[in-house]
Amino acid sequence: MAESLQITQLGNPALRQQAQFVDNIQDKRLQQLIDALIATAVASNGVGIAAPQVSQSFRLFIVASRPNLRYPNAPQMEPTAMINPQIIAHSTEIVKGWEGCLSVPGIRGLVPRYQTIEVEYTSRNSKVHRQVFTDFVARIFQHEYDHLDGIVFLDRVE
Ligand SMILES: O=C(O)C[C@@H](Cc1ccccc1)[C@H](O)SCc1ccccc1
Ligand SMILES: [Zn+2]
Repeated sequence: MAESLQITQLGNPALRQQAQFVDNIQDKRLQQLIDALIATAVASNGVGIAAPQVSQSFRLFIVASRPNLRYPNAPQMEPTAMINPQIIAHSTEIVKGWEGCLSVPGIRGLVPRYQTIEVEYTSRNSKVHRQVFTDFVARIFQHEYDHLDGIVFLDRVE
């Protein structure tokens, strides 16, 4: 298991960067970053983590949904690296839900998110995926996707 990395906290400008498109997924250093991100999410008990949260300005995040106190029927997922992700379509329906952030410890907020999203991303084996996510997994995706544009959940709390 790769070692986990230090998480960038709110206030560090690295968290507010516009992350860059990944153009060589098979690059050894990128694959090592993916392993380190997974290790960091697992070590932090997270359900997701984005590269800017370890000060790496790449359009890459991990989604690792699992049942938890606030979302007991969340699906149990293998931690999945999503590279150059895009939101292709979304529901008109918007749902408010509790969120936290590994970069904003100790604060929870009620955040509006699309209930359903259609996404496209490339996985670590360079395969392009197009999927529909709903509920908690859709929430995690939108939370992590925001990190790629320097947005944190507090910016969306109403
Ligand atoms: O900072 C992060 O990106 C990890 C976030 C992911 C998250 C996304 C959507 C809703 C809640 C959290 C969390 O801090 S991971 C910790 C956690 C786990 C389960 C439920 C809430 C928070
Ligand atoms: Zn976060």
